[in-house]
Amino acid sequence: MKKVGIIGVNHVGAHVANALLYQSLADEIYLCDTNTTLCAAQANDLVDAMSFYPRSARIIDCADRYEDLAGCDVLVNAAGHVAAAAGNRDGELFVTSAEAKTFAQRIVDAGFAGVIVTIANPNDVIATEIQGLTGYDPRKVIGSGTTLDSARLRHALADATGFDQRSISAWMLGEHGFSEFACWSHITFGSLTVPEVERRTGLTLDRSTFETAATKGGFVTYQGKQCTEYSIANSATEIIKAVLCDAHIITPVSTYIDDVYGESGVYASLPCEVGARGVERVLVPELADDEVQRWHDTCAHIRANVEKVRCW
Ligand SMILES: NC(=O)c1ccc[n+]([C@@H]2O[C@H](COP(=O)([O-])OP(=O)(O)OC[C@H]3O[C@@H](n4cnc5c(N)ncnc54)[C@H](O)[C@@H]3O)[C@@H](O)[C@H]2O)c1
Repeated sequence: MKKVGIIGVNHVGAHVANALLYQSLADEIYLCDTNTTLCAAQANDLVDAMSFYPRSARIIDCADRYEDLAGCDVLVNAAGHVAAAAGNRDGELFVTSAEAKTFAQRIVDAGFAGVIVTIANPNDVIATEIQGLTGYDPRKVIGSGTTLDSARLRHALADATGFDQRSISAWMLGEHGFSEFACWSHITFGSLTVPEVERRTGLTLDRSTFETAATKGGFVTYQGKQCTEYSIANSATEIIKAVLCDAHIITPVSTYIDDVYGESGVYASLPCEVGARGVERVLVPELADDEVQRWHDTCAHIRANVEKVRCW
């Protein structure tokens, strides 16, 4: 019996529920939102759709009762106010950090013992905050981090080269935000390196062009529909699936940083092995010198934001 709870069920949270149902990943999905009318409506809409998913699941409308989420295997945090992040994810800092405070202690007191996948922005700050407020094992609090940004990087590289996104291994690291960077030294197309692909295709792949596409791609979507939903819901579902199925996939997620190139004490994205216990291992790549500098810069940006809201 797999149980997933979702806090915040507007664009992102509801699409996570839909993705979970399409992939038959959960037997019970608990929806929770301070907008209790919305929460009831989303629950009703999902139950109306139940005949069309591969198999049935129970949808439980928890309204604003976080305690009802205590028995879940995975809790997803999609509580936010996305309009505040319209031009910069840091714009949501004081909103989402306050929202996390409304539920963190309540889920601890209710006895929640599963894994948290937090999506709300600024992602690394909120992941750091939730781990700090709950005191949970850092491996059990995962930020969706640069999972989606890495998919955006692959999208841009696929467009340029014609290779399928799934044949490209290319990751954004650090902050889910403007200070993130492409781990250019480790990109492969199948088993081919960037210089090999450039020689074979005659293309010159300009790193900054692709970094910009990965970092700002979400705002392209946002401008047209005032949210992103399919891409984040599917990338978060990949992380949730890895936990529920103990899949041990390697993907970049925001995780607690403990002496990585001298940085500690905040969440940031690195390649991680994700399984039933959350982040099973952090797999630190051997970064090029310029990437190490970018790593320090991105951690400094996240740390500065954490200090603005720290109360744990
Ligand atoms: N990490 C990523 O890659 C990524 C991508 C897209 C969106 N996001 C973030 O995900 C969050 C949700 O996005 P959205 O478009 O659905 O936002 P939204 O503003 O449309 O909806 C947020 C929902 O959260 C609810 N909520 C607010 N405070 C709550 C609380 N304390 N408890 C329960 N529910 C609460 C609101 O009532 C609302 O229904 C935002 O922070 C957004 O920036 C992250």
